[in-house]
Amino acid sequence: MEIKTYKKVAIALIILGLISFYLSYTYNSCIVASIAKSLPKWRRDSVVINENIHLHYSTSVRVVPLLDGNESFASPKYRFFREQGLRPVRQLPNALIVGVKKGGTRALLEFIRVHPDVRAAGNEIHFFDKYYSKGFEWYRQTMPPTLEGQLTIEKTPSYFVTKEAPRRIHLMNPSTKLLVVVRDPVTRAISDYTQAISKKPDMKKFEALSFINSSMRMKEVDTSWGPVKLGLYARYLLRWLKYFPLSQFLFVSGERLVVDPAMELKRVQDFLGLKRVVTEKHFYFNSTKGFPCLFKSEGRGSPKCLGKTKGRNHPYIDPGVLQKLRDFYRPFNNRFYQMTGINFGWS
Ligand SMILES: Nc1ncnc2c1ncn2[C@@H]1O[C@H](COP(=O)(O)OS(=O)(=O)O)[C@@H](OP(=O)(O)O)[C@H]1O
Repeated sequence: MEIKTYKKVAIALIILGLISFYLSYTYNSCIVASIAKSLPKWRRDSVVINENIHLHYSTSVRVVPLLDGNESFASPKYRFFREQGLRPVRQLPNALIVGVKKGGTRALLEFIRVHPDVRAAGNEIHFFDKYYSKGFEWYRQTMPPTLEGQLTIEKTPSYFVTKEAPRRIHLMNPSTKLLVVVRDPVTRAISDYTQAISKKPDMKKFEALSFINSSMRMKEVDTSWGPVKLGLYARYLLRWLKYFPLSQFLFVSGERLVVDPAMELKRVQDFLGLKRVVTEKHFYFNSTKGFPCLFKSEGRGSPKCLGKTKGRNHPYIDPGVLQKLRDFYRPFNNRFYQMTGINFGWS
């Protein structure tokens, strides 16, 4: 009988405890909401400077009740921010992966966005090459929402070879950090060709397209053919250096990104001023794919490799053609090593 009474008292106490917890929680939420109302309005002004460019600037964080349950803010720091009612807002990118096409740009983006202080636009936005006339406000809207302290990043590999891109990016923000993933120009050209032929199977052979008049005897490399031209990294970099100092670039080795992604990610995190969160623990080598994959990716707890279009089998290329291309690129590569101060070891 006595035990029953104790049980009843215990249940009554638990219920009382729950009610008082609920009441105090509701009361505190009201306080946060009223603080939010009394704070100055979040600045969302746009200024037009020229060429229909809308620059967005923001200076404070708006305190509002939490609206969405975006799980990608799940790190303790951002969970705390969310609990404080801080709402993420879209910002123009602080860092851009500007190239190079087929260098490993998707891998870099997927790897760095694992970092809780990084949020990335998933698709290539092509703002600085195709959609610049839409203005900066449009561009900002394509970005993911971020909380204070989080970096916004975008990747569009064609920026590296777009004439106007350096000037336009400089106009957006002269402090933009620029990441360039580079890869041996010969394998990069083959990778580019492999992608092209997968869309257009009746394309001529790589060996024929690499040389002027398709004649091997002329031994003259066709520098007007995209896959070859894009490998002249030194030429493109020259344009960028008119607008940005070398210190604002990080050149990531596409080869090392495959064999030692953690090492490259360490350099990337240091360059972006981030804590070294993405480490070897995040990667495993998937022997079926033949590439490193992530144990966990942004917003997903299961292992993730890049898609089928990344890490394709390349066609067989005549070794003589490969040698001629290597000889052709050597002086350009050496110039690129001098400019960047890095020897990428392409033969
Ligand atoms: N982890 C991992 N998984 C798969 N693929 C990887 C990885 N790291 C680098 N790479 C290399 O990335 C090459 C594609 O480069 P990009 O992503 O820059 O291509 S694109 O310009 O965006 O089309 C792609 O080129 P291909 O091998 O020719 O398909 C890969 O070699």
